[in-house]
Amino acid sequence: MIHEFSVINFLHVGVLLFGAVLLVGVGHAGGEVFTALTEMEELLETEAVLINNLEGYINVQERKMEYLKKKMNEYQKEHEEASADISEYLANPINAYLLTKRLTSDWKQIENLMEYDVGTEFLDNITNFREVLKFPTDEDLNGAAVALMRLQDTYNLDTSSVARGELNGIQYSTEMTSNDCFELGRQSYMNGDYYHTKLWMNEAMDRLQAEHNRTYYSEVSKADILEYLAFSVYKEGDVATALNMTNELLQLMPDHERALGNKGYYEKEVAELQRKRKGDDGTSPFADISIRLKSNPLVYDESEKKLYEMLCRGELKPTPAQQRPLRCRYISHNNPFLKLAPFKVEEANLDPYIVIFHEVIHDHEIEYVKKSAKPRFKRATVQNSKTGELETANYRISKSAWLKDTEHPIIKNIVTRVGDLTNLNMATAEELQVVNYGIGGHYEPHFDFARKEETNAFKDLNTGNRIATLLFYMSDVEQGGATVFPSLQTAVWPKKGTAAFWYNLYASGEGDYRTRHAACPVLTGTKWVSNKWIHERGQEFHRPCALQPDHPEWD
Ligand SMILES: O=C(O)CCC(=O)C(=O)O
Ligand SMILES: [Fe+2]
Repeated sequence: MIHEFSVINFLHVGVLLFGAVLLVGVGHAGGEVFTALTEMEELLETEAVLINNLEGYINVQERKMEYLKKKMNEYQKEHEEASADISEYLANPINAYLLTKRLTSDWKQIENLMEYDVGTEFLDNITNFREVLKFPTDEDLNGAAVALMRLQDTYNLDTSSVARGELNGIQYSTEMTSNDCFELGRQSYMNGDYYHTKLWMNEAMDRLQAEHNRTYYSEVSKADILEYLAFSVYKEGDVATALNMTNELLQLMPDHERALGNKGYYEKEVAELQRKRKGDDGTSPFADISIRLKSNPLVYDESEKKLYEMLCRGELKPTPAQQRPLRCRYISHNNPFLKLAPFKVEEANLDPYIVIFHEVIHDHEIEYVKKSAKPRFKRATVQNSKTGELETANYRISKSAWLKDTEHPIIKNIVTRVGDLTNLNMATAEELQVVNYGIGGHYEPHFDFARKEETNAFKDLNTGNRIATLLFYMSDVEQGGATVFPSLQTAVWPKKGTAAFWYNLYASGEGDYRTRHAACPVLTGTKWVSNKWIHERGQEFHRPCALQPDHPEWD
């Protein structure tokens, strides 16, 4: 079967090879829906309305068809009767009249009905829905695809398992069709990510084969897939394979214009390479990995990324020697009230000091915090290290909102508890930040404190640097979503009701670079946390310098 490209496909692939400039700037920062799971819930509501509307459209179309069918049967029956004995039939003046009537006013009506588009109001509805319902944008589609690729990399998921709806051995959803895989490949291509383009286009090809064997209708053709595969292997420097794939495409569609053009182009390149090879050491200038790195620059160092991903997968467990000195105990900070109901604390790391408090935020408080944050959610931002301005970034994907202590006694109580837990002064702390991560939502390794060069950070607050972080976990996470500290090789797994706490600064006020940490992508489920960032000012009597690093203030 020769498959025609859809308009979008056509326009897109038309610029694939030579139109790289046009593709630059297809970013995903603008997309908002995919950044948190709460937003996705609204999309299901949108879908329900659309299905209902389509059902209505089909019903009226069917009623129109049924009416026309009924009329046709009536005419047919009458016509057969007439044909049996034409002269006798027409001898009857009533029949003569009825035949005339049928062919004039009746047929006019039929014609009108055939012409009349009964579905228009349903089509109009869709236009109106666009104004009132939440729809994802193209950036959202791209963001969701990027999130899936991130999960695939972080959690070492193999392509065909994901396509089967399986995540880490657990069957979650229905299978993906060849077209679903093709679309993922296409999104990766648009991002200049040829590595994932190849993975997903190959999967699309396998699925297409299987679908054909099952005589399943496929919306994508082998030629479409081959074209993308050829482009991506070319972009990765393998022009010979690109040429083979283009030849295969041309066997299917000998008149394929772009393929014919590209074939000539690839052939020239292959010849050029062969010529060069004869003269020099024979290495292909395209085989250079730097091509891929350039097209997909890494935000941070490869080795940290490796550690980070291993921690996210739970592959790096603390050694017995690391674990031995860590204690679980009750603390009261010599506070007479807390003596009666001390907090349960578990040490996660001694230097720098990281602890986990158990059962420190109640379910009803969590419910309140979530409910008040939801309507205020905005895409979470990061501080530009040069300008100090807040901006969105792909290395932090979540939704967040800020809650003031004064807005409700529940918030006030939570903040007072943070003061009790940490023995630090809350007067200069930032408002409570509530964060929701959707599937693939994450925050790549970062520091919570401002580094020396970030001179503009926290300037307006005038409360000094972020001395410490308290992070409440307000949900369990089905799979993924750990908070990890790559340089400490430590991971904290979210557990509803617990909180992690660490000092970001040495007692001297210097930033402790070992506290660099990250929120691993959520693989399945959703993740809710809230941050209380505690500042230096006001802690002079709470964290005397001499007490570091043994933390006697915690006994
Ligand atoms: O969500 C997490 O686990 C960590 C969040 C975090 O590091 C931050 O918001 O600064
Ligand atoms: Fe952080």
